[in-house]
Amino acid sequence: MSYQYDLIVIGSGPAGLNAALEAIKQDKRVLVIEERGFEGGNYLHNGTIPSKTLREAVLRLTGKGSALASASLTTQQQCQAEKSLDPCQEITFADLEREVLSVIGYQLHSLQTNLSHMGIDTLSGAARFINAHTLEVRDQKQRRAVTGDIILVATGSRPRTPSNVPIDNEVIFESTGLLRAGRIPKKMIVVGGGVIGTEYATIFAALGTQVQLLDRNERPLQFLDDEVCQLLTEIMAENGVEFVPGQNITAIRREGDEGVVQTDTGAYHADLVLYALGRTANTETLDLANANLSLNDWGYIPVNNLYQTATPNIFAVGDVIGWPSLASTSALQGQMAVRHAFRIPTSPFPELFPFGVYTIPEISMVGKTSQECEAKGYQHASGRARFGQMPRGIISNDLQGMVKLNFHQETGELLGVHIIGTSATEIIHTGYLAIMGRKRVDEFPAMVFNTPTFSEGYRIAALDGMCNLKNR
Ligand SMILES: Cc1cc2nc3c(=O)[nH]c(=O)nc-3n(C[C@H](O)[C@H](O)[C@H](O)COP(=O)(O)OP(=O)(O)OC[C@H]3O[C@@H](n4cnc5c(N)ncnc54)[C@H](O)[C@@H]3O)c2cc1C
Ligand SMILES: NC(=O)c1ccc[n+]([C@@H]2O[C@H](COP(=O)([O-])OP(=O)(O)OC[C@H]3O[C@@H](n4cnc5c(N)ncnc54)[C@H](O)[C@@H]3O)[C@@H](O)[C@H]2O)c1
Repeated sequence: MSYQYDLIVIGSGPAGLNAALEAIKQDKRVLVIEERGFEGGNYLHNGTIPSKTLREAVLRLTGKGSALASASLTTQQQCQAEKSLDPCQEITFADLEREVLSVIGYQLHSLQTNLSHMGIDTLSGAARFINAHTLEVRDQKQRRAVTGDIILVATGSRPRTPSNVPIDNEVIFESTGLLRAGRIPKKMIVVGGGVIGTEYATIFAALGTQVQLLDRNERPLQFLDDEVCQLLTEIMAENGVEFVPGQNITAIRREGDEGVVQTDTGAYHADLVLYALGRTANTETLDLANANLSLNDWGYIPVNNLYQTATPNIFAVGDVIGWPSLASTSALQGQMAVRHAFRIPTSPFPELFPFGVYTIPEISMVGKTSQECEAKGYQHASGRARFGQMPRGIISNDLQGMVKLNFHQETGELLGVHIIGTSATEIIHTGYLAIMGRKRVDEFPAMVFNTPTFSEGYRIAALDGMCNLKNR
């Protein structure tokens, strides 16, 4: 049977585009279908890139580039920190939006140029399965059928919006609508202390918004190391984010220009509510049953460790298959799925990978937290370096940050690295490589680190921890 394409990719986020790039490197005929009309996925238009650009713009325009700076500068000094701004002129949503749109525009242009240079065909419209090898693509004008040998589903996700939450993107928002809010609220309630909720809570607080962050749990970001989470919660409180634990949400409603979040302990009022309780996979319009596919109990497409679905020529990657739902992991999954599909030898997806949380201050982690080490019964110890102990921290005015190393108390093998503070998401990769290479904590002090850098935290934390090492 001959098909029009060797590979058809549905969805042009990081998962789909990396799959397409890998296939073109293997000399395959590739088509990418995107319903939005322009490529890049939620990653470029609603998620990773706009939220990180917004954060960067806020840090720059307010002068709150470090945790300490935010505590010590007056608002006028913060305005003056950005020389291009009149010190008396307030930062507006339009200032932030301009930066976001400019970064999106630049990246979109560069990826569209790449796609066409590399000979990847693109088709605009929503795809649905007719059968396992045929898709119908609909746009406003027409319906077309296309056939492919391998089909890769990379349709991503969207904010979870239950019908009893009156999201209007005027007062009560989800994370996509928030990017077009048009105003900086005076008071904001964020429902959900996951990654989206906590990142946006700290970003808006840096703009001067009074923020209450509600979660049913006792702490935000459950997966963080306890000490890092404690430090984050303290810094957030200093910066205008009140974390309200143990909140079971019973209703959300709009009353005039206010949003009201009702929990079983009280009612919270604000001029903007962000609802951030998870995401839903984009599968409804795919007609998966026509390709003999169904969803698992959580609404994701089930795949094996090759990213192959129950129908052998169909693969799925990225947010549509569920955890970990990151742009970083989705991109690698896309590349790997294509290699598996075309039977190119490939190593398995790494068991270990870093997480970056772009709160203010930022956080990154790889490997085991202290509480995981305890739960698993590991004999472990920790070493810490506070940014205030490091010349780089003092120069950059970030004294509060911390590098924490968890390691096996007898062998010294590094088990986890947890960093909070400036550049955490960058310097984590040293720790990632060290854990992958099964390095011991006592190897860091024998290395030369550039100075002054935040990476020196590895050396200082190792020296701190080594007194707890049993077989020194
Ligand atoms: C606010 C926010 C911040 C984030 N920050 C980070 C971060 O800092 N780091 C990180 O690693 N991850 C981050 N993420 C997660 C990251 O954005 C996602 O994991 C990533 O976008 C998933 O990529 P994907 O390719 O699976 O899907 P997506 O990027 O969601 O792209 C899927 C594409 O498929 C298209 N599509 C859907 N259905 C069809 C159809 N039937 N036919 C044709 N096209 C279709 C959609 O229009 C979309 O363009 C963030 C997410 C959010 C919401
Ligand atoms: N930096 C990053 O990598 C990044 C940034 C943003 C988003 N993302 C991705 O986006 C996805 C979605 O994130 P999210 O933050 O919306 O969802 P989430 O599922 O990560 O967090 C939801 C939070 O809401 C709380 N919660 C759930 N039900 C509740 C209830 N009834 N009442 C009160 N609290 C409740 C949970 O305890 C949790 O803390 C994640 O998978 C994440 O990987 C990643």
